[in-house]
Amino acid sequence: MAKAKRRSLLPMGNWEEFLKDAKPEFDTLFEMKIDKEYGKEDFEFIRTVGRGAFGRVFLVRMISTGEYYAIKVLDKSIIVKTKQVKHALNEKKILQAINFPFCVYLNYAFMDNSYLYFALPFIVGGEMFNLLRKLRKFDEPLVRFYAAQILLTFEYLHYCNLIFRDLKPENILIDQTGYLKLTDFGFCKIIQGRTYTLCGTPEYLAPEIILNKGYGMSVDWWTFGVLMYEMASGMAPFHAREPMKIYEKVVSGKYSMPKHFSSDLADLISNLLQVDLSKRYGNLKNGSNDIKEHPFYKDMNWLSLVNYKVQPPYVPVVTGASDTSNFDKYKEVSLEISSKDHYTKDFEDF
Ligand SMILES: Nc1ncnc2c1ncn2[C@@H]1O[C@H](COP(=O)(O)OP(=O)(O)OP(=O)(O)O)[C@@H](O)[C@H]1O
Repeated sequence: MAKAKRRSLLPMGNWEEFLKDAKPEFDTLFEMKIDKEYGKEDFEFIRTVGRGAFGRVFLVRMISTGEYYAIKVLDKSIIVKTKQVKHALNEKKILQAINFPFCVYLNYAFMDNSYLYFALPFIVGGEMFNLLRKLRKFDEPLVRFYAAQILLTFEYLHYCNLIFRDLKPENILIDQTGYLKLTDFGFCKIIQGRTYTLCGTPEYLAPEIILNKGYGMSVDWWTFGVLMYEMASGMAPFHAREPMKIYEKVVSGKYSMPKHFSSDLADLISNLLQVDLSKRYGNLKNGSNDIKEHPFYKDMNWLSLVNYKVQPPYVPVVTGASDTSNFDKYKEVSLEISSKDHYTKDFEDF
């Protein structure tokens, strides 16, 4: 895929106009012509920085330019066997189309007989998950700063009719400045109306997904509440060893609010973790404004935030653009490429 030119998003003075401007024309973007194809041989694979259900993510260097990227490699045979072809194609289309300060995007995509490859900007500060593990929990200014970026990102995605469906600290990366980038759009979907697929991560599943009722954007606001709770306490509000036990707790809506949460934080979370959709913040007639205008956010300047003008409370230690010290270590494997493509039909729209 050709490297798409990206308009500069800064500076911006009006949020509504910004949203309108940043909304992709999905139909035309999906037809974007490829004027130069890249392949695996154009990159030097340096090391694994992440692993997921369908493949791994590598730090790579583009040989011609010396630029670093993260390449997500998905195994076609696993995607087909687990019936995730649609999700993989969606992921590519959405990553290619979105354009938001707090999201990763697609630089290049290509495939060979065995794998799909997504080249993304390499986000050097690592996963929020690792930072949370290290600090055990975040203090409230950090919770406020991180959650605010996720809120704006969801506002943008929902404005584009996209539902994210897989929020969790593992899918949130921290860049060298301390700002966030949401990654893993594997479950992200364009929706009009309701959808039914059971997907996400057990601790973060909204009750309406578990109850198989058909759901919409409301599920993202539920996960937003779960994330705020987990950032502030170090634990998800609904946890158990067995997923079934987690689901029972989620649909009951019962969890305990840690005593150290400020009353503003506790109040906001309790309005997000509402099983009753007619009470859940984000899902009411004022949409995300109920969150933005909540006392927990009384001092937040939302436009400054999206313009990177708010000082991050935490800045990762990074030695350079290819520093992998903020990532876990993984056993390396070599990518075996089959001499025959058994899945030509499945991925003809890639
Ligand atoms: N752009 C990036 N820069 C740096 N690291 C990244 C990037 N994208 C992903 N990673 C790392 O790779 C990990 C796995 O990526 P991702 O979640 O997209 O894969 P996945 O196969 O969809 O995973 P899962 O099975 O958990 O859904 C991330 O948690 C992160 O640590």
